[in-house]
Amino acid sequence: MLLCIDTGNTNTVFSVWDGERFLSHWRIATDHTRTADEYYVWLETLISLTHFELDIDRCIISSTVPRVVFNLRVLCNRYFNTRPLVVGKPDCLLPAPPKVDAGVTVGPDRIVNTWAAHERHGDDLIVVDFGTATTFDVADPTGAYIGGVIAPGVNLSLEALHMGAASLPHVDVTKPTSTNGTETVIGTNTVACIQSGIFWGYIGLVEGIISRIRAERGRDMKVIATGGLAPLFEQGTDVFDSIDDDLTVHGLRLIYDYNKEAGNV
Ligand SMILES: Nc1ncnc2c1ncn2[C@@H]1O[C@H](COP(=O)(O)OP(=O)(O)O)[C@@H](O)[C@H]1O
Ligand SMILES: CC(C)(COP(=O)(O)O)[C@@H](O)C(=O)NCCC(=O)O
Ligand SMILES: [K+]
Repeated sequence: MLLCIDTGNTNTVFSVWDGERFLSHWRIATDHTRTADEYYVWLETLISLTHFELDIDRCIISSTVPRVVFNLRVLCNRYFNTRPLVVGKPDCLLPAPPKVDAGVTVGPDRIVNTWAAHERHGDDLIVVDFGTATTFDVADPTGAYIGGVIAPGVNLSLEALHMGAASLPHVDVTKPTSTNGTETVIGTNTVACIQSGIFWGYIGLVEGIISRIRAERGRDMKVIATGGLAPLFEQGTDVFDSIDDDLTVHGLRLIYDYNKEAGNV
């Protein structure tokens, strides 16, 4: 079975693919000081709690945090007896290499997202990923990443507001509604004002950027949303064609398959 590891700046997701479906998804806070042994103790406990027979013998990694890759490689070598593929490294083949400025690196999560969206949802797409950063990844009809947009993430923005303004508390993001359940924009207390600014502010950001990308490309494009906050924001807009929670790990297993078919693993 294939272990897909998706490290974002906030969380790392481990998912096990049995060739037909994902049997499990486990999430741990991203921490570059975590050792291979620590990962394994945690994973082993979760593996022992599932009712599936999990037999991991292949691994693929995407990490937006370069420093964690060393310990994840050790984990795969030592405990699963396999050399992992690492997206973005030269020994991992890409079905559609990014078409960007020469010599620049693209976040591996963005390459993986665009390929997954292309394979699962069709041609000409925009992926919106509500992670630590809110990213927009544009895929051309071949599934290649051709560029995009990086905006501060929702939780980072909330944190920055709290840090920079003495009288503003830390609040959680939610859709602003009045006591009778109707949508509201005008907050009548500080928390409600912040929640409105973040929720409707991000809706405006997402809708505005998508319409500008479509205009620049001169065509209609499907929009696929992913990341933990995608279902929340879907409640405020009809701009998303689909929500695909597991988009990144699907991209990892698809890229692994591509390398297998090419005889690279
Ligand atoms: N269902 C959720 N509800 C509220 N916040 C969430 C949810 N899922 C993720 N988050 C928050 O969204 C941010 C991004 O999370 P995640 O998608 O794991 O980011 P990354 O992939 O960059 O590590 C984090 O601050 C996380 O706490
Ligand atoms: C934009 C990102 C910070 C998003 O990371 P995430 O929110 O998933 O943790 C990451 O993809 C990254 O560090 N990219 C490198 C620069 C680029 O993609 O152009
Ligand atoms: K991500």
